[in-house]
Amino acid sequence: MTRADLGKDPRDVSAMFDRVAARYDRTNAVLSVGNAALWRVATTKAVAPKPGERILDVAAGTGTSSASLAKSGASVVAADFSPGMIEVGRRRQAHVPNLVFVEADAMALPFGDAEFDAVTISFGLRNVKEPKVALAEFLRVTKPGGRLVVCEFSHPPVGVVRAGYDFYQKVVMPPLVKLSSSNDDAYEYLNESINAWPDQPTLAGWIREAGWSEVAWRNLTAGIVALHRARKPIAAAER
Ligand SMILES: C[S@@+](CC[C@H](N)C(=O)[O-])C[C@H]1O[C@@H](n2cnc3c(N)ncnc32)[C@H](O)[C@@H]1O
Repeated sequence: MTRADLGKDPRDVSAMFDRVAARYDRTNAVLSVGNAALWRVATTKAVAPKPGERILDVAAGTGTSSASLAKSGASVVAADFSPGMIEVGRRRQAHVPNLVFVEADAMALPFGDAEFDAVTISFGLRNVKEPKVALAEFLRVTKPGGRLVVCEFSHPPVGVVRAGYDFYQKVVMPPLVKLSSSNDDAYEYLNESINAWPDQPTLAGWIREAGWSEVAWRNLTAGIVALHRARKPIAAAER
């Protein structure tokens, strides 16, 4: 999938993740230069799962984030529409209690209204064809007063960091991809989709428009990644 195909047809996106599933976690660790683990810790802290809560991790992939949420004693549903990612996740996280994988599309979740105490999505929203539809769907399945945490690549606000990151994407990353992944195209799509993704305030606006309140964000690794948080209003009418 390249620049011309950034229409993000769900079948293409799902098939692309099926292809990279086996090497996904390793490639992630290499390409993020170890930062992926730190971003997951920050995301888990922001979700703040408690024993007895039900947490939905959307676009959960191989369930690495879901597993860290489940360690709190919360009951976690890892939802993803790529059968390949789910298969690897079920195998890799088989030892984790309180964690189930469900094949589901973020834009049409197979859950009832107000089922979850918190909904989270890491590095998934950018890949969804209609992110605003997904954000409204997350609101529907969250209990009033419940939490949303979105961890996603973003745009470093400081020029010198932006320039360094641009250099990394154009010069450093391609040989790393060749070393760690069998699928160059998927990682070309990664850069294209990151560059086309809205900045922090714009994403905050989308989250607000979907009906969430108390929207805030903080940058991780100088804004290469941003962590957006929000809450479902107690008296929110579903949109
Ligand atoms: C970059 S991976 C992130 C996986 C995981 N959250 C993580 O942090 O490692 C993106 C995931 O989003 C999933 N995805 C993309 N669009 C989706 C959609 N509309 N519904 C469900 N999953 C989706 C892909 O299948 C893939 O597993």
